[in-house]
Amino acid sequence: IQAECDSRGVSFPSLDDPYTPESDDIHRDVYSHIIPVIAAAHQLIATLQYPSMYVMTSAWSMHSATTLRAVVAGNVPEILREAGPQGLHINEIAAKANMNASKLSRVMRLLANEHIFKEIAPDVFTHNRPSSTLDTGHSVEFLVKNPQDKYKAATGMSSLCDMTGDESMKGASYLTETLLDPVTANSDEPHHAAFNRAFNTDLSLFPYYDEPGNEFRLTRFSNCMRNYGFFSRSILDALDWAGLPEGSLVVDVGGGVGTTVLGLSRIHQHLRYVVQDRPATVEQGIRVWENERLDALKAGMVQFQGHDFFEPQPIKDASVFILRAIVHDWSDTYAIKIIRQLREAATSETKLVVVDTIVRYTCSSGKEFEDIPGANISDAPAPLLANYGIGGTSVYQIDLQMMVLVNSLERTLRQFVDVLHAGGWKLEHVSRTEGDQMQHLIASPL
Ligand SMILES: C[S@@+](CC[C@H](N)C(=O)[O-])C[C@H]1O[C@@H](n2cnc3c(N)ncnc32)[C@H](O)[C@@H]1O
Repeated sequence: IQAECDSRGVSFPSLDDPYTPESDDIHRDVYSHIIPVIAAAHQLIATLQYPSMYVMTSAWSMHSATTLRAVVAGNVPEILREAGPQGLHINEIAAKANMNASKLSRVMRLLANEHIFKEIAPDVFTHNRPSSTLDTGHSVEFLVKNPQDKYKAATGMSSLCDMTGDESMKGASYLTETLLDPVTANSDEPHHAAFNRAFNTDLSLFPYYDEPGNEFRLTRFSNCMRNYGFFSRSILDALDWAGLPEGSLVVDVGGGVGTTVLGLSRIHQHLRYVVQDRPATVEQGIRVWENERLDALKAGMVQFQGHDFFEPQPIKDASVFILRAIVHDWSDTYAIKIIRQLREAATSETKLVVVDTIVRYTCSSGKEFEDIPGANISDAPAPLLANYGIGGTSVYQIDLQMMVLVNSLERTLRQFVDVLHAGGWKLEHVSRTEGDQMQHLIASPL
């Protein structure tokens, strides 16, 4: 890592350096060297720690999720940004956050012990690199005056932490009951998730967001998907976008507020784009684009369209359909319905780009798909876990998020091949970027 940094004339950011998107560049460049170190460090901790204490640490890890939500709700990341590098005493942080100082100090200390925030003197806290990713970019004054607007244009990981501490965390506490209940145990219905038990609703997550009173949750979710998008810049390498003829149509199905198209359309301006989603999300998307890329909307380069992806696809001449973080929201029965609708609207030349995480076994998975370019990746050297453990990605956590929230799953490559085949598509190649949470599966009509 050091040699790579030296050859580029940059330093690897320390834990004390504040986060900026540009400071991730060196991370991306050397990620292949980082992965085995993280894997080894974690495996060493598992080896060296008392086994009971190691398990206990996992059992109590929910306190990380709940404390993250608490500091985000108290606008602590913004309070500390405004305080500057000398930090702020907990009494002052608590007064601005409208919380009890003694309790907030314990919340902060748990996080500081996990290297999120830093206690630079007793009870004086400041930002470090991980904690600065929680900053929404708003002033404290704005957040206090407009709490409902917090996530309309927020940067960073705050919406993800807020949502995780709410829908995911509350739902996750009912996972065991949901796995054991004979009604939900073998169900593939989206409303038979642990989330439904926790929130006492028969509506699955997306219709639940449309209920009156849930506007804040919907905006928070949309912002969460928006900011999660930065993991997926590698879509640019997934396909020869530049080689598509002028005016070719790219349809982002279930495209949310248009995160993927924002990135693609900046670079590939010779294409036309349609972002389809549920009407409530389309409304939010148009607001985001009116702020950021009004020119693209006005020029007709990008359009939003309300569309239920279980209904017949109205666009019959798409060059590319994108499904980003969609297939993983649905059990096989429903995922096949979605991609079958796209198959029926596809021409023989249409490509389907599925963007999702691919689950690896934690042991070696052999060479099952040698005929599919990009499908196989090499195992970690022994004695590391074959998949590089948590050095790879947090795919197993995302998988459980799906189980808890919508009774769905992240898939192994075999499961993707089967679902695509049942929906009328053949997996042609897999485009991966090391360290990226999401990979790209490119398919053609069968
Ligand atoms: C996990 S988000 C992914 C959003 C977007 N593709 C992205 O990567 O940012 C799932 C999206 O599916 C949309 N969705 C859920 N049910 C839908 C349906 N029946 N028809 C169209 N979109 C739907 C949601 O509104 C949400 O925007």
